[in-house]
Amino acid sequence: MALYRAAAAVLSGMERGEGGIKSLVYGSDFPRARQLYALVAETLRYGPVLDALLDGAEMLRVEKKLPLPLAKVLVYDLLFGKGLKCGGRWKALARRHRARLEAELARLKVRRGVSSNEQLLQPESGTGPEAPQVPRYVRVNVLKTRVDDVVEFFKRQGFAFLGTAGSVEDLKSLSGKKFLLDLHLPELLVFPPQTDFHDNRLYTSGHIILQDKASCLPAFLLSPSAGSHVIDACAAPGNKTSHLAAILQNKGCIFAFDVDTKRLATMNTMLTRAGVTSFKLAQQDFLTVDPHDPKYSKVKYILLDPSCSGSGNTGPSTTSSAGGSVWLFHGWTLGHGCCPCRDGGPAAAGGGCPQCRAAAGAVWLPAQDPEPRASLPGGAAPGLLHLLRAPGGERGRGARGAAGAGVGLQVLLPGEEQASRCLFLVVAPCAAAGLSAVSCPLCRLVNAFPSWPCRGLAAFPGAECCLRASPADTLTQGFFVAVLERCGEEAAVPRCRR
Ligand SMILES: C[S@@+](CC[C@H](N)C(=O)[O-])C[C@H]1O[C@@H](n2cnc3c(N)ncnc32)[C@H](O)[C@@H]1O
Repeated sequence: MALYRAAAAVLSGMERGEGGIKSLVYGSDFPRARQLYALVAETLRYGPVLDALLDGAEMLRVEKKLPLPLAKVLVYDLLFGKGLKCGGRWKALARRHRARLEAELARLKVRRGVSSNEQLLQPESGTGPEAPQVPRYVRVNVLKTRVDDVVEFFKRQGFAFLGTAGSVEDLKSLSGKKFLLDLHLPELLVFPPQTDFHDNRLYTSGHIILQDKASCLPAFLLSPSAGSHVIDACAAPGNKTSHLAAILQNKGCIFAFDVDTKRLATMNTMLTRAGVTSFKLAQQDFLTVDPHDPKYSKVKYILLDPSCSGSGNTGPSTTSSAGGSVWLFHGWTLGHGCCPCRDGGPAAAGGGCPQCRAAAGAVWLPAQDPEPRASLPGGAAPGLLHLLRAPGGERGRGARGAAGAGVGLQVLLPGEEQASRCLFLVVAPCAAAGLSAVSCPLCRLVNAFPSWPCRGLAAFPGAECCLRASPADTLTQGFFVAVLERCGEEAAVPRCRR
């Protein structure tokens, strides 16, 4: 206890500029100066990592009386040090947050693409001054205009059109008043970074949408056929909804949900401006939507873009914004749809599933979380499972690039750690028996867009089927997309395989 207090006092003193680590440690009256020095030095070394973990786990929001320097010392020792050998009530307090902190640590590693704690201390690649600037991407809203017309418009405004880009290098070298057609997405124009179109007539009239290339990938990959019914589970402010509507040619229906009133109001304005008519907007927690409601019976496509799933993101700011979503699964039980052997029925909800013998809630680590959150930023796994139960299992178009794909629901699940979690969750009752994620009885990962150069990190089996986007590799904002396909009923036969 005295050790942690003394270390926190040294950190505070350093922050106030009262001295360096040595003078403050040896000037303190703590008897074991070397032990104190080592703890402070290590806490400092892990400083940015500790900030990210504390942010993500929201520890200080919950523990209002816990000063930041003390929190850092405790979390350092808990996760990277000796494991809180002393500490009295602070030790008990820190241990209450252990599960969240460990989950944040795992997420941080996935986001950074590293496997060890030490690697977390290396500077992130692609975030230094050498990181390339992301161009200004402009999606042509084909509900209102055509690519050719927009190209002509910009030419009249003094821009030189250089044709279709041949490589990412072409995008990198854009400068001045030049623009290109993107090499991957047919309705995406690319301008030099910092080109500002917010006051441009085409933007204010909804003819163009200012949307990063990575954010255009989900709707493009989902590619619902005109007339389809689609769910956009976390939809506001609606960029992907409007993209979906454009792909659907405003035919069919998009059921769009979001919990945030303000964002929904923005979305309504945006969709009206973009000429989107084929949507039904609901302010509703998506997890409360009844997948068996007949109005969703024709849904074949689902786009799930939960908050803060920035695992593809590389910028330091995303570290904190990505926090929290892991914990929203509190209280999720096998009875609520994640048992592969039963349809979420009461038997599974009660004492466990008789078929695969999975105990209700057994796979769900965050169920130990003492403080479930009221909102659901990034509740991807429950959302996904919820959707997999939806009745619309007809054969549809396959995801782009998927050889032989074309069965039933397709789900886009940004967030690598969530994909991992979700797949884990789906197969978890059988995971101990060695079932791989891809052979899960409810869904399979589609090898999406095989020509996309940047693939998922090996955080779970089949991750290479997923797409990753980043400023350094693809000249886009960070993003992660997993395409999951519901297996045919024949594949969903209740069983646990070894
Ligand atoms: C990353 S944003 C979505 C961006 C949007 N897809 C787009 O392209 O413009 C995540 C959204 O999920 C919403 N959200 C979080 N939990 C939700 C839930 N349980 N049900 C519905 N919406 C939710 C948040 O309010 C937020 O607007």
